[in-house]
Amino acid sequence: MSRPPASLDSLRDEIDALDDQMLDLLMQRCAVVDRIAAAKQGGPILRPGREAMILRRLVGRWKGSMPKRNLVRIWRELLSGLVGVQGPFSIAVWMPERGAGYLEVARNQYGAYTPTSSHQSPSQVVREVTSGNATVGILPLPRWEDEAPWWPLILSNAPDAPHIVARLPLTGPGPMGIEALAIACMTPEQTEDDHSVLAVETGPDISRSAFTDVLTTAGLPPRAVWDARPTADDARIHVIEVRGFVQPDDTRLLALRGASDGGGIRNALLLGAYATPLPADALE
Ligand SMILES: C=C(O[C@@H]1C=C(C(=O)O)C=C[C@H]1O)C(=O)O
Repeated sequence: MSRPPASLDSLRDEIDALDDQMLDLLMQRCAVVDRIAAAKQGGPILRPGREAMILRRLVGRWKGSMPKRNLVRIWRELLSGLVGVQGPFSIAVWMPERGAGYLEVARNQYGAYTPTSSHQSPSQVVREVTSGNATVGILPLPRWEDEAPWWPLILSNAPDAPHIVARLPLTGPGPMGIEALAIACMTPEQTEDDHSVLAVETGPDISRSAFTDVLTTAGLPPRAVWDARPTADDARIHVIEVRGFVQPDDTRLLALRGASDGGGIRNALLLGAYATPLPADALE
């Protein structure tokens, strides 16, 4: 085999020097996270909103030849590793059958080495998170046809109850088209571009247009209705997605609860919020 030309050797020397510099910077970054962890004083080790904002900023800055998706993968591994050094961090993933794709989505977001358990039923995933066995649960988006929806298990006003905190993948639906929601026992965090998920309880017979009208009047026009189910006491709970960030005690939620629309709305709860995944053109 002929030796590579000298110029190639010198370019590789350059790469080695850059790798050393990048490694030094990574070590500096780790040391800052150690200081953040100490300053948190028991606050949440995982900050999904902050992580999404970091990634949006970096993707916006990136001009290298490597695709932006690869940049996101590198940073997801870094961020997840640095959540893990701050305290126990594990994920519970819905895996109805092998190869369903949710495990890959979970690992892409939360790292290859984060302890992971897989569960056949979504309710098991919710239980893992509620009990504190897992920090994050990975679940399918609610669908009308679900036989046993998981979202009724997270209907709660308590700030430390499980909430939806992320929609995955951050880079939009992957090759298998899989999308997932991440839940964690924390209040969702606002970023500069979010969607929120609400559970709205109505009487049993509200029309679709009356429902949309009352939500729109309250300042929460539904972007999608993911599911709706009758409850035991002759009511119906609708799961709706709205654009923007809704606080748990948001005045619009309070307005909805107090809406006098002829008995339509009975209650409204925040199921969570997520940073809007990056649009395809942001990744080009
Ligand atoms: C360092 C923090 O903890 C975690 C790690 C982050 C990071 O490595 O930048 C960002 C958000 C958190 O999920 C933080 O809260 O800022």
